[in-house]
Amino acid sequence: MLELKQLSKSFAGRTAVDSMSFSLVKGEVLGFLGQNGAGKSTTMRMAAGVIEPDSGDVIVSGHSIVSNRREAQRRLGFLPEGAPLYPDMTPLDFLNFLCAAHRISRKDCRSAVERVIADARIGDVMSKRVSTLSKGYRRRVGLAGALIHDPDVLILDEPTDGLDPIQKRAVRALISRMAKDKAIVISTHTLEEVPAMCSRVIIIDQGKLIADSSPEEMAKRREGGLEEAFIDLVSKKEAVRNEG
Ligand SMILES: Nc1ncnc2c1ncn2[C@@H]1O[C@H](COP(=O)(O)OP(=O)(O)OP(=O)(O)O)[C@@H](O)[C@H]1O
Repeated sequence: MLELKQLSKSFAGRTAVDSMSFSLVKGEVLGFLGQNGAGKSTTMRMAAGVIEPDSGDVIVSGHSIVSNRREAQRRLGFLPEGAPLYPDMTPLDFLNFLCAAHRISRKDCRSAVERVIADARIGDVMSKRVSTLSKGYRRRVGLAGALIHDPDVLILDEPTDGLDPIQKRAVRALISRMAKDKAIVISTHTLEEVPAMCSRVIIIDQGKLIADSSPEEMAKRREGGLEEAFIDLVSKKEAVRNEG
């Protein structure tokens, strides 16, 4: 459903993502992990067609994000970091706007909006202006927007960031419910939530993939579980860099 093929990106001559390749099949939920600045958001933004790669490609349900972006994006939902939204719109305006952008008919739009209101639990803020919403609610409206066209592939950049514990749990449950029909990529710094949500973990460092396994296998690498395994892998890379 999702294939990243040797994706690379530099900013002002500095490599952010370095020949990143992996693929996901339907039913997989990938925890995409890395330190601050490792290249997670840049990879996700390229995969979602928001920024162009310097080289490489992304295939979404058979469509190239580089040469056929429109078709690829029809099958992909993206929640960017911070979920930028239009501040003067209400969540209802925003979701209706996205329906029009995805060319969803009026009748189907109504049921799609009802579905995502329930999924993202935003029924009580539908007529408030986005600029007046709390961070957690804005995030949930962003998530509703990513789901509106029921895409095959979901790319969620820190979906639980800013949510209270009850909403975090609700989003994790939603992701688990959706998992069987989709391929889902989630970045997070909250490693405790990875085993509950993800069937696979990729760790990246300086734009390069350094580990790819199940959360259980990853956790077995070190006493102390996933967090210790993550710190161990990333610090070893740092030590090698410092020696060089
Ligand atoms: N628009 C940009 N212009 C210049 N440099 C950028 C831009 N976007 C990202 N970078 C750089 O690319 C590198 C990777 O950044 P990226 O945001 O992808 O990391 P990240 O893993 O998502 O980090 P975080 O966990 O802090 O969100 C960093 O060095 C960052 O400064």
